[in-house]
Amino acid sequence: MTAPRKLTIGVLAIQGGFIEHSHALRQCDAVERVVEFTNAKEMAAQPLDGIVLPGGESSAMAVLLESFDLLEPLRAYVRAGKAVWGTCAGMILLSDSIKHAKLGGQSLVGGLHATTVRNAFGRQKESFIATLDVPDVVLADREKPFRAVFIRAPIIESVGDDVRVLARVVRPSAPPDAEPDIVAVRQDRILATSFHPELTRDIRFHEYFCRMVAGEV
Ligand SMILES: NC(=O)CC[C@H](N)C(=O)O
Repeated sequence: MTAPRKLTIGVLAIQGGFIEHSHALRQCDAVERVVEFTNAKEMAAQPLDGIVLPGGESSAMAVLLESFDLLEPLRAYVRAGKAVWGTCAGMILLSDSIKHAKLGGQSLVGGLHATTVRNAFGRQKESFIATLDVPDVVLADREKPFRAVFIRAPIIESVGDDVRVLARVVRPSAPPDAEPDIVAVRQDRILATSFHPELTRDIRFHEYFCRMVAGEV
């Protein structure tokens, strides 16, 4: 049996939590190399098996993506069906439509058939940690709870028929009869999470992304 090919994963490194993503990816057995890129030339310097768009501030990232000529290359990458994972601000960037955009609007990469609501849980101080039920994702150490960090996080309000919901959460302050909100989805080769798996010492979501990139899930 031949060993599975090792992956080269790109991480958008213009703003936000890219260092933490790179660190988590480097711990994944399937990853050969992590390439942090800040412009189109760096992004194109070697073939990237998958790309991570980190959390941060989506409106700031949108401005920087335009000034660093990255918006079109990223749109083309997603359109080509290559693997991409957006966390928090990255999930906002990947969405086809958003609510509560910055005044005057903000550019999106798009591709994910979803409407995403920015800052849906309130302000920074309403950030929280919750245990998620993600049986499709967490294949190792199944009995270990998956703890997710939500920082001024978005939620997905509605999804297209081709989008699979991977996780929902009930916000801590929600009334007892509240419907859980969608916080992780998968659409073909697009993965989006409104929380931050790079901030906990648990790489199981990163391992899932690697399996998605490798075409195993
Ligand atoms: N932690 C995050 O990525 C927060 C996202 C931020 N509220 C935004 O709109 O971009």
